[in-house]
This record gives sequence, C-alpha cells and structure tokens, in this order.
Amino acid sequence: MASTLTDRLSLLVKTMRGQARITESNVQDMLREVRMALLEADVALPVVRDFIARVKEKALGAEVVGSLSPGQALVGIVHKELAATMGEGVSDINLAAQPPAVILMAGLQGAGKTTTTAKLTKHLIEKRKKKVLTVSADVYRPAAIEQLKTVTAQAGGEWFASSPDQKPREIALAALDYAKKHYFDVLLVDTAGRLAIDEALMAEIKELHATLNPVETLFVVDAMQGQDAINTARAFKEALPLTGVILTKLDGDSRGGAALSVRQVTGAPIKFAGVSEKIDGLEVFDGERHAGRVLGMGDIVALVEEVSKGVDLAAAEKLAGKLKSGSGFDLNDFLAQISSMKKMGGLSSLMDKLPTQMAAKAGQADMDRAERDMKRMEGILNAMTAKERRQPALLMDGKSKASRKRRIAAGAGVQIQDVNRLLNQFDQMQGMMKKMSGGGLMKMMKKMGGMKGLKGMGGMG
Ligand SMILES: Nc1nc2c(ncn2[C@@H]2O[C@H](COP(=O)(O)OP(=O)(O)OP(=O)(O)O)[C@@H](O)[C@H]2O)c(=O)[nH]1
Repeated sequence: MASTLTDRLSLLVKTMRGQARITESNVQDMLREVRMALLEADVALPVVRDFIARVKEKALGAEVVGSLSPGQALVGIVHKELAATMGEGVSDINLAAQPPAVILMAGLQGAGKTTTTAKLTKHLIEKRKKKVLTVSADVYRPAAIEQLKTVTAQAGGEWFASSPDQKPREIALAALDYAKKHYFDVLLVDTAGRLAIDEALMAEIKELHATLNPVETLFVVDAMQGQDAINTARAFKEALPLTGVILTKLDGDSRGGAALSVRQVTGAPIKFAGVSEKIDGLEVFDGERHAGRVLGMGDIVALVEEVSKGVDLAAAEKLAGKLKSGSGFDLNDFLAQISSMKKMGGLSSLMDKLPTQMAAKAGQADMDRAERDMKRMEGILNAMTAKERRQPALLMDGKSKASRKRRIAAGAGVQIQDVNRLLNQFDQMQGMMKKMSGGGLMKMMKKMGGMKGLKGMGGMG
C-alpha cells in the first residue's frame, strides 16, 4: 500500500493523465486522500474539515506549472497551507515586561509542564542570558515541587521553595516578591495538572493568572494526545488568554497532527517542541518542517533536491547500459557511488531529511559508524590500481589475490579483513544491481529527478 501522501496522490493522478489543471472533478478524489492523511496523523476531525475547505478553494483552478502533475501540485498547496496554518516563522518567548517577566505554565497532568519549565529555564539562561527563578504552585503533589527543584538545578536556574500547605496564590505572591527583590529577569510558574479538565483546576489557574499578570501564558500539550488535544486546548483557551503553545513528546511515534488542532483552536503560536526527556530536548517549533511530518513525507522536497544534485543522471544511464550489456558493475562504479553519496552531504545529512519515524530507526550512532565505514571503503578503493578496480576478479580469485590485498591494506592503512569485507559488500551490491538492471534503477532515478519541480510551487497558493 502506498504510504506517503505524495505516493497516494501520484497513484490517483495516473488515472487522470493529461489533465493540466486541478479541477472540480479531479480535486474531489485527491482531497479525500489528503483528508485520510490528516486523520491518520491524528488531526481532529473538525479541524480537518476546515482545512480541506481552505485547500480546495486555493487549489481550484491553480495552474499546474512545468513538469508537475496535478497530484504533485496539490501536495505543494497542502504543504504550504499546513505550514501557514501552523505558523510561518518562529517566535521566541516574549519577555517585554517590567522585570521579572512572568511565564505561567498551564496544561494537563503528565503533559510535561515541569520538564518543560526546566527546559525553558535552560533556554532563557543560555540563549537569552537571563536570570531565571522557578516556582511550583502544585500543592497537590509534594513530589512535583521536589521534581521542579531537581530539574531547575540541572538547568542552572534558581528554585523558590513552596509547600503543600500553602495556597497557590500565596506561593505566587511570595515568589514574585522574591524575584523582584533579587533582580530576576524571569519568573517561571509551574502549576498543578489534573488528569482531566475540571472546574476547580480552571478556577485556580485563572486566579493565578489574575494575580501574576504574566507576559506569557503557555499551554503545554502532549503531541501523543492526538485527537483529544482539541478538547484540552478548547478548555484551556476558554479559561486563559493563551499566548503560546509548547508541544511536547514530538520524539514519540505521533505524526504530530495535534499541532494543527491546537493551533487552530487556541489561535496561539506554537513556540517550542519537546523532543526528548532530557533537559536540552527543546527545539524552536518550525511550522514548515512540521507540515512535512504531518503529511508523512519528512523534508521530502529538500531530500529530492539533494538527491538530484548528487546523482549524475548521465552516469546512471551509462551504468544501467553497462548492466544490460552484461559488462557488469565494477569497483570503479562502487567508488563513484561513494563519491556521489559524499556530494549529497553524506548519510546523516540525507537521514535528517527523511520522515522522523524512519530516521529514528537508524540511530545517530549507527549513522556515525556508517559514515566511518564509507570513508574507510573509499580509502581502500583508492589504494587499488585502476586495473584491479576494473577487474575485481583479480582480488577475489586471481592467483596473486593475497599479495594484492596485503598491498592494498597497507596502502589504505587498514587490516586485510577490512579489504575482504569491502569485497563481500561489493559482491552483494553487484547481485543487487543485476536484479535492478531490468530498468528498475533508471525508473527510480528518473522519478526522483522528475520531482524536482515541487519546490518551485511557492507562488501557486
Ligand atoms: N519523550 C519525551 N518525554 C517527555 C517530554 N516532555 C516531558 N516528558 C516526560 O513526560 C513525563 C511527564 O512530564 P512532567 O514534566 O512530569 O509532567 P507534568 O505536566 O509536570 O505533570 P504533573 O506535574 O503531574 O502535572 C515525564 O516522564 C517526562 O520525562 C518530551 O518532550 N519527550
């Protein structure tokens, strides 16, 4: 089954070849696919409906430029609209207030408020050079107060003591007073969470808001909440004038559709994303990149560009011809493959652009190892003579194979086993190439080259 939206739309478009425009009749089927993709990414249904209506309006009659098919054009329009809805550009924390600038953290229990308070503390200290005080107004869970103490210390901030027998308002006033007297730039107030929305919780946080008059009221929401995020967001929006959203646990499996729901319901910008449990796991939220994730295509536009930059179509064509004529794939081709990977910025740079779920499977450690392997292989290949690269058989079953391998290993500064491993890998690759010689390789490359036009769709919406 086709997985990404681009794949699915391409499938559909095959049945309507020759249509140069997006029309009422072809847009309907395509929008159904877009709708499915958004629902699969856990965007809430009412939000999906609104979104589809906007896309339809923009798409109808849009010229399909250059080599784009209507399906590709629609993906571009959807991508652009998603990015625009989630917020173009990035917005940092607003600190434009008489110090201390107060930041109120709101959200359900377990959303990640306490962790995020510490992450923000670190951000404000390191990036904005501020003196930061934190305080917990969570009088229901003594452990929450202790947790904040621990993580604030890790972040390098100062923590203001509070206790379960105080009233939240009392805590807030005492912390504010202390922050003023000690010239803190920022006071971060962590609040109690509940498992679900309840009246008492909302009344309490409203009172805290009135007492503190914060410059930022940040709604912390768990991206894994998916469809439910919309109800939580609505309740907090009704209770508080939210100024921003922090979406946590984006490192999880979720496709992050909650971002779209929450943004639409609160109208507040998504300022940051939590991407790990660790204290430095906070990233500035980037709507455009996130749009790709929601559509399940990573930064596919950039990936396609990189690939077509590195892949020399003429060389690929020659290689395919060689395979067909039976003259085979030799070690020179192998070396050329490695160089073209390098031209594309190496493996990790390519991985960065893949959909997050895919990239997460290959950890950074694996990538580093693969990069090192690639460098070593290149060294070995360069230590061979041109003749050896052209006739790998000299190294695999030639009479002088042992002495040749010894010379190559010495030349590249590696062990004989490394040379053997490379020859094994080459052998496997040769087998694979033979299988693909029926035109599969060329088809794949042409497809990638043909998608280049996607980026140029900026002016269409
Ligand atoms: N993977 C991941 N885990 C996170 C992230 N943010 C928070 N967590 C984890 O989520 C759990 C809940 O986080 P807390 O900060 O305790 O949540 P809280 O909202 O303060 O909860 P209460 O204090 O009970 O209201 C903890 O195990 C955190 O480590 C994130 O961005 N990624």
